[in-house]
Amino acid sequence: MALVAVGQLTSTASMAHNLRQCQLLVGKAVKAGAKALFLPEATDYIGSSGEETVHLVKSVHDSEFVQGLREEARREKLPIHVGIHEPGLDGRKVKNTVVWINELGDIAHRYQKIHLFDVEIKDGPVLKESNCVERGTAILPPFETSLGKVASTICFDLRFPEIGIALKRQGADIITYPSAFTVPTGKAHWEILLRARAIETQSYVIAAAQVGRHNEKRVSYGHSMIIDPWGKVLADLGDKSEEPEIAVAEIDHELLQKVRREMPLNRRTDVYPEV
Ligand SMILES: O=C(O)CNC(=O)[C@H](CS)NC(=O)CCC(=O)C(=O)O
Repeated sequence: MALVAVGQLTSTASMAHNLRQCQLLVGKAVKAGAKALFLPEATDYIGSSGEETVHLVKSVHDSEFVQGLREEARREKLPIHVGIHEPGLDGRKVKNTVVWINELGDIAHRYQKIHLFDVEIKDGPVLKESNCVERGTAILPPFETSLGKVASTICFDLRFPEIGIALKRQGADIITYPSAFTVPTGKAHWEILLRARAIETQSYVIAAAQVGRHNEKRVSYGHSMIIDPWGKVLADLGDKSEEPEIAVAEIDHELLQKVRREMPLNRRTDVYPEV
């Protein structure tokens, strides 16, 4: 058994502010006895326009936010999984990535979001992430941690079950969905999609989410969750945004094995293609 923490906050365009919020979350996670802290997509900052998002980006070496979190991880011996922005290849766009900062403070894993959120919903969100973000091109194999094998995806990737299935096939015990869901789509789809990914992959799902008002244009749904391999919601942080908050849950490898043993999901790859 290992206790994990999911952290929820409202990132703004100020990296210094967001780092302070994360330092509070680290303190809470350490106090709770968590063995790792999972933070949302774009925890380093949320800009109010594509131009601002590109303007604010820094490499991990130059980012006071990333360097500050590395320091926290090292001091507290607490691994941190956190969504950030990194410079794109051609300078006109950014990468939307998530990194695993291990207990030594080193970046040991980095995944780049492969599905970008381009939507035009009547009376709902209109967002074109591809205007300022470069698409990733690879699903990364799950990586070994003291909690088990952890796999990364980001936010809108949640809507594509193929990734979860592929990560499960590659040995994932825990699949992460760091997010910044919009309120209307969150109300309609967030929990059901997360629970479906947990149930169909028979894996733990950890989904840290942004919450509340980031700027005059953007509000996020919140409801960071930890879900067990049977689809049970072990933690739900709701939509309060007055202060950054954590929730914790145990990762139980016996339950993981039990669910997989009692209901084997043997895929018919002779009938449909393997992912
Ligand atoms: O803009 C940033 O800096 C960080 N990125 C995000 O917030 C992204 C792209 S706009 N948000 C989502 O993918 C929401 C998906 C969603 O809400 C859904 O699938 O319904």
